[in-house]
Amino acid sequence: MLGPVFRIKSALWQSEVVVISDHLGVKHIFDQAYTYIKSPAFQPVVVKVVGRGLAWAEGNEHRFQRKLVSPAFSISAIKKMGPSVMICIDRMIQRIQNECNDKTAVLNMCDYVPPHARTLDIIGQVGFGYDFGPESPDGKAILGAWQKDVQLFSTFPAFLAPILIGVFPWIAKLPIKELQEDSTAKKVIHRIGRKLLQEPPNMDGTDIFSILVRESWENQVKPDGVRKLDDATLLDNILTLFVAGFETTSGAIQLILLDLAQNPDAQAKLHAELVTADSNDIDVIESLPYLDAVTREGLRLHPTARDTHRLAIRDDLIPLKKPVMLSNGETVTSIPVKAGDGFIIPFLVMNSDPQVWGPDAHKFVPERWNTEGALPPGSELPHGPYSHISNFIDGPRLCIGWRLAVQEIKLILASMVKNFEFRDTGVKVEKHISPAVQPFVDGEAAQLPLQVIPIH
Ligand code: HEM
Repeated sequence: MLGPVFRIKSALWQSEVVVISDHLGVKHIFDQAYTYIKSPAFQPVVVKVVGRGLAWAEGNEHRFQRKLVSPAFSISAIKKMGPSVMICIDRMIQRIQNECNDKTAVLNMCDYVPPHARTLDIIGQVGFGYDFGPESPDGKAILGAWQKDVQLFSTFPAFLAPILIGVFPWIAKLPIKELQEDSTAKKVIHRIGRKLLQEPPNMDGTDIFSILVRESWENQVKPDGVRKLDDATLLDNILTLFVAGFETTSGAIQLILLDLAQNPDAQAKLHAELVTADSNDIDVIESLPYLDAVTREGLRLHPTARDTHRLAIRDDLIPLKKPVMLSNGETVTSIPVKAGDGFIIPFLVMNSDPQVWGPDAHKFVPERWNTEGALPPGSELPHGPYSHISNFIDGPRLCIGWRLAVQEIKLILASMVKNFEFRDTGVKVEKHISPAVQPFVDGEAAQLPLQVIPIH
């Protein structure tokens, strides 16, 4: 056990980095988002994959974009997206029912769990206010493009690339086709987005695209006014939301379904809660206590963005919750930082450190969230917008889509567990990154075979 702050040597000849999971220290890093930035070495690659949207921007450019994009993720905006999400979920339930044909079937649930399923229903509705439809050429183009890009992420060169770019930042600028070409998903989303931008704006649209178009106008109402976000930045943000929200959310739902299949008592308890609730009322579903506990516990065990990295651009002092002993034997309660120091923040460690969460830290125990005294005091736990879960980070760069993610996870799990029983098939399912953490079987990504039993 190395403790919550330690230094490691990076691969090849890179300088050492500090791995930090001390909650107070991590909060300080995230709160000082413009002192601890993402590594500039990766910026050229980020631009190729998601463009110059929120995930790329730093400093004042980030403040500016964040202010314009935030209205699409306010509590009321997410609430208004709920009914479209529910329509898509009903279609998903129907598809699973058709597949089962009233009988028990073993299905690869990755083919059904949105948003990363065979259809782009939720992405289309919530992202663009657009029904791609199962056979639409645009929907197929986005999905095909994304699957092609995802395959690239899981290759050995993709694993090596960040290490090499970290050592030799100029590699990202070499005239190599793969490094210089925009990702396929970027090309396709820009093409579809430009087509939508030609159409008259939807002044009542509750989808992210319509809200961003409205926000991008001066005074928000003048279709012919000066744009605050130019078309390219607006489309880069749509692409960023697609890439950042797509695999992370579906990976979390898939892995929580596996937890439920492997913990039949928890699944039965959730089912019992769901059958007595009004399943047409989104607010009722979202506030169900056991569903909330299952969601928190699943997210705790499966941070699908596994970690993040930061680079200090000025000297600083990071306060620590727990003192650490330096190699010279000195005990300190804060660590001095020099400009150029690098940090890794491992969410899984923060969410499952047995010294914080107790001896059952690695087990799926939803009860810990709603049993009096089962959780350690809040001051001992990670910080974040979905309390005590580190997955969405904190501070000015916290995940802008966290409410949408939690809403989707709850609504999808609720419909699934109400309509079907899920059983483990005994097949060994592993968790790997590609590009978010997701289920693998025998080295193949997006595999979650579960026995599905329709409930009448
Ligand atoms: C379970 C699901 C999700 C997880 C675990 C997750 C996790 C994260 C994390 C860790 C970050 C910070 C990355 C960093 O700065 O190093 C982040 C940022 C971001 N996320 Fe999410 N995310 C999820 C869902 C979503 C959804 C649904 C959307 C939008 C539709 C979204 C959009 C974004 C954006 C735009 C950023 C960049 C924010 C900024 O830098 O200001 N995420 N997310």
